[in-house]
Amino acid sequence: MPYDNDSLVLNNIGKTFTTGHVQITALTNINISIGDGEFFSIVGPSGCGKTTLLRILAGLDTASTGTVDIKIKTSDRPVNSMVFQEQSVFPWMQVIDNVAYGLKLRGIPKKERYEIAERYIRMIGLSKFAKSYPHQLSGGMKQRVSVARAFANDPEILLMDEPFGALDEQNRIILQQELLRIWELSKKTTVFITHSIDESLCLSDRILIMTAHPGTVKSIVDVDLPRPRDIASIRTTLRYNELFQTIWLTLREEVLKVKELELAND
Ligand SMILES: Nc1ncnc2c1ncn2[C@@H]1O[C@H](COP(=O)(O)OP(=O)(O)OP(=O)(O)O)[C@@H](O)[C@H]1O
Repeated sequence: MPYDNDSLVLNNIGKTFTTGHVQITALTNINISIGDGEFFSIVGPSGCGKTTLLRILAGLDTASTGTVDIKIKTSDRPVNSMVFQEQSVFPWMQVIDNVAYGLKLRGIPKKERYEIAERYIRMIGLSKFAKSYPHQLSGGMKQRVSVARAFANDPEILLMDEPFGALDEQNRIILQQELLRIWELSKKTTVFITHSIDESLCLSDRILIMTAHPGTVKSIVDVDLPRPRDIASIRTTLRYNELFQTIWLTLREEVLKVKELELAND
C-alpha cells in the first residue's frame, strides 16, 4: 500500500439481509485497510454488494458482522460526505448555497462558508453559475455541484457511488479530470465505486476487485501509474494497458459466474 497511515479499516465486514423468511448474504469476510489520503476504487460484477459496502461505510446501513474504524483527525468536521450517481442537489437553492449547505449545518458563518464554497465552485469551473438554480444547469454541471459540495464539507472520508455513471462520455472525462485535480490538491481519503475499469485506473491508487455474490475481496490491484495524471495521456501508456488486462481477466471470471447463475435460474 502506498500510504503510511490508515484512515479507514474494515474488519471482517459481512452483511445479510432478511426479507420475510429469505436471507440474502450480500457481503462476507471483507478485510481492507485504506490509507490516509488514498484514492481507493471498488469494481465488481452487478449485485456483488458495492453499494451495500459503501452504505455501511457511510453509516447509512449497519454491518451484520465486523467493524468499520474511521480515523477521526478533528472533531469539528463530518466523518464522511457522499456523492451519488443521481444528482442530489437541492432544486430550490442557488449553486453557492448548495455547495455551502453542509458548512451551514455546521454553523460556519456566512462569509466564511461562501468563501469556501466559491473556492470549490471555481475549481469545478462553475464560477459564472454560482447564483444559478439547478434547473438552469445541465446534468454534468449539477453533478459538479455535488462534487464541489462533498469537498467543501471537508469530511474525513469521501464516498462516491458511481458519481459519473449517468453522464455522457465527454462530460465524464472532463469531470474525472476535474476530480483528479481537486483530489490531488486536497488528498482526501476517497472510496469510489465504478463499473468502469478505465475510470478506476485513471483515478485510483488501488482497486478492489470484488467477487460475485456474495461479495468479498477477490484481489486488490496497485495502480502504479505516475501522478499527477492526465487522463488522455495515461491511457496511451503500456502500463495502463497491462493493468487494464489484469483487472479485466480477474473481473471476467466473476462476471461469468453471475451470467451462469442467471441462466441456471431461468
Ligand atoms: N435493502 C435490501 N434488502 C434486501 N436485499 C438487498 C438490499 N439491498 C441490497 N440487497 C441485495 O444485496 C446484494 C448486493 O446489492 P448491491 O446493490 O449492494 O450490489 P451492487 O454491487 O452495488 O450492484 P450494482 O452493481 O448492480 O449496482 C444484491 O443481491 C441485492 O439484491
